[in-house]
Amino acid sequence: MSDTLELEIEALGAAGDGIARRDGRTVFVPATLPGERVRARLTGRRGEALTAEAVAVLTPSPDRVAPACPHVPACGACVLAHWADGPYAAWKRGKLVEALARAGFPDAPVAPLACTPPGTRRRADLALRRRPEGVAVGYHERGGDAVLDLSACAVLDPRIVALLDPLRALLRRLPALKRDGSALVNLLETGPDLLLRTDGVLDAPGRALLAGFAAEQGIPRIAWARGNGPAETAAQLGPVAIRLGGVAVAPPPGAFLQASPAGEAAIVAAVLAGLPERLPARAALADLYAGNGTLTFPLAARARVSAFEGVAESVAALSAAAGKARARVTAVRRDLDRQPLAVKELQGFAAVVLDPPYAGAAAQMPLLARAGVPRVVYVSCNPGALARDAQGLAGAGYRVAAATPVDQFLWSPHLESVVVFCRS
Ligand SMILES: C[S@@+](CC[C@H](N)C(=O)[O-])C[C@H]1O[C@@H](n2cnc3c(N)ncnc32)[C@H](O)[C@@H]1O
Repeated sequence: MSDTLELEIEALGAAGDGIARRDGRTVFVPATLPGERVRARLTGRRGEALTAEAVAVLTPSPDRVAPACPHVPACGACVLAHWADGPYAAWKRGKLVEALARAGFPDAPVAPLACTPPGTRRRADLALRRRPEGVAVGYHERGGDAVLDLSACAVLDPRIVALLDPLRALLRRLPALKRDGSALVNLLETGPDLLLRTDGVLDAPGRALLAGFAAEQGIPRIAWARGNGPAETAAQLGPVAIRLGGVAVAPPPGAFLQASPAGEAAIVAAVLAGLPERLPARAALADLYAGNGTLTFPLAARARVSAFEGVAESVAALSAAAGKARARVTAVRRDLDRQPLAVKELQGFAAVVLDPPYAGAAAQMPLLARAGVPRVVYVSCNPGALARDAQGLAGAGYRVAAATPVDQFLWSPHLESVVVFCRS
């Protein structure tokens, strides 16, 4: 066939695509595995590299498995669901090994991957797209902008999957969704908490529709926002709450939550294990990028905690929960990109825990390295940012005492990790 070529997949790239070579150029081939020989059709370019689509797998890898979801490989969320558990886990762990080596810690002790079971994701940021025949609710298609209308999902908690059809029916009748929007579902202990973002205005009949939907589906709160604007509560039928470290928190609409309970438990356990065994009675800990208190409250069981977070609503939720529970927490609103904690402010903490967003903590890290805090516990959802941010710690004489990769985003190429840096 003139428009196809045979390629040998040598490895997987950072985004989970197979990598082949052709005339000295890299070719990315999605949905393939190392060792496979495939017939492929060139589809375009990615920078200097080419992209191709496998039209036939001529020699399948012995590690190829049947994916647990009918939407693989079209769905952009699960790009590695066709890979057996063992090599998949080794590849993900390897990302952390490689990131730490790049940062200057080639011999870091990296633990095996902490796994999260399918069907337990409690946070879903779903894309919405109105079409002539109805509204598509799901994830973006792999490598494209089209919204894949999900009928099933092996990763999401079944209680979120059960909401998809009712949500579709609701949105069909909601003029506030003109073409594009999103539905962020946080599964709290009080039920699903829904934040709808739409490209049109929510009018009074729309609000009534949302209130009816909340009552019908047992949803205590539905919030709405126009585009990326601020969220407002559109229907509230009861309280919202989730326990974080045993403390009940009422998170704001669309609040950040760790993606699954098992992922959260693995992160919290690794963070707590990273603290000094004995902390003096007056010891203080800092929790940077504290969100709504996922790490703050477990840390507060060990020592006083100063929690810093940029989103005012989260600081308020954290503060209120700490006050009610009489937890040893002071919550402070602070933009740590614009105003990172200064060397002087960092001194006196027995350990600093930080859990920055995907971009990392570029402004804060040099100050942390200079302050000489005895322990830095870095929770990362981006090995690239971690590699950059940790470089300064290597230069300042820190060593890696423990590193735990966590499979928070099952079958995606993304990796969460917790790394404990100590001054030796
Ligand atoms: C990955 S989340 C971690 C939240 C929390 N530690 C947890 O485990 O749930 C990152 C947090 O950083 C906050 N954040 C993002 N940019 C920030 C900034 N420039 N300054 C302070 N906080 C920021 C976000 O609002 C979010 O709560």
